[in-house]
Amino acid sequence: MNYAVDVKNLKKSYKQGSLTIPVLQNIHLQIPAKQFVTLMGPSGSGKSTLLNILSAIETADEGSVQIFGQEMVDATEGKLTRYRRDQIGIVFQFFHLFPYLNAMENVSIPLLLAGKPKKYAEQKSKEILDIVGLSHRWNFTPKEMSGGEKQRVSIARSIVHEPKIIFGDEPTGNLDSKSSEQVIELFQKCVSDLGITVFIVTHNEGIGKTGNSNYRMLDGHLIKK
Ligand SMILES: Nc1ncnc2c1ncn2[C@@H]1O[C@H](COP(=O)(O)OP(=O)(O)OP(=O)(O)O)[C@@H](O)[C@H]1O
Repeated sequence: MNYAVDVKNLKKSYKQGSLTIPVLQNIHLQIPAKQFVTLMGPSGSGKSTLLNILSAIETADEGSVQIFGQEMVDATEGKLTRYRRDQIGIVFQFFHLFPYLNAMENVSIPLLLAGKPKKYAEQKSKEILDIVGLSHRWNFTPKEMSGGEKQRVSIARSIVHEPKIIFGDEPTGNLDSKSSEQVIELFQKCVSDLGITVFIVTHNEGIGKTGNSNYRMLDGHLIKK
């Protein structure tokens, strides 16, 4: 089977002075394409570290990390840059939108960074804002939007360049229950309508039970629930 994510024997530790602190211990993870998968676990158990390695923000110490068949461990910086730019979308807890840009301009950014013409980027951004249910807010800046709307703009920004996979680090952590529900529904739509694989870290027990499969991290060990 070709997996979206295929991780084998992944190990990661951090050095603190003379101490080596193991954070990820022999992780195995296989996520089929076009699935919605959740990861829970106590604070400090290693969830963000795993997500950061999958999104090529951090590097593994040992093991194999294949995303859609491409090996990330020991990949060249050029390959990792193309991977981050073209293949993945990332959604954070605190949105990370540019405060002085409106929704359409925020969503356009990945396309402009990839060298697409401004007119194309703006038209495509408006199409994606329509998909996330915010076409009527295209010219609103972040301070004029609710938390849920801001997160839907950041999801629009994460999918505008048509990535194969979205990684979310507590994407509902800063939202009320109704907005959280809308965000999860939107991720499910990304999977069913757009064929994107979605992998999110959550502290919400209810969300941690949704999707195709659910994992738990405990002291750097990954367990399938
Ligand atoms: N850059 C770093 N240098 C040193 N230690 C780090 C670094 N990043 C993370 N750690 C440590 O690795 C461990 C796991 O951190 P990580 O952020 O992955 O946990 P988490 O499960 O995502 O926690 P939370 O739910 O609080 O976000 C923690 O003990 C943390 O202090």
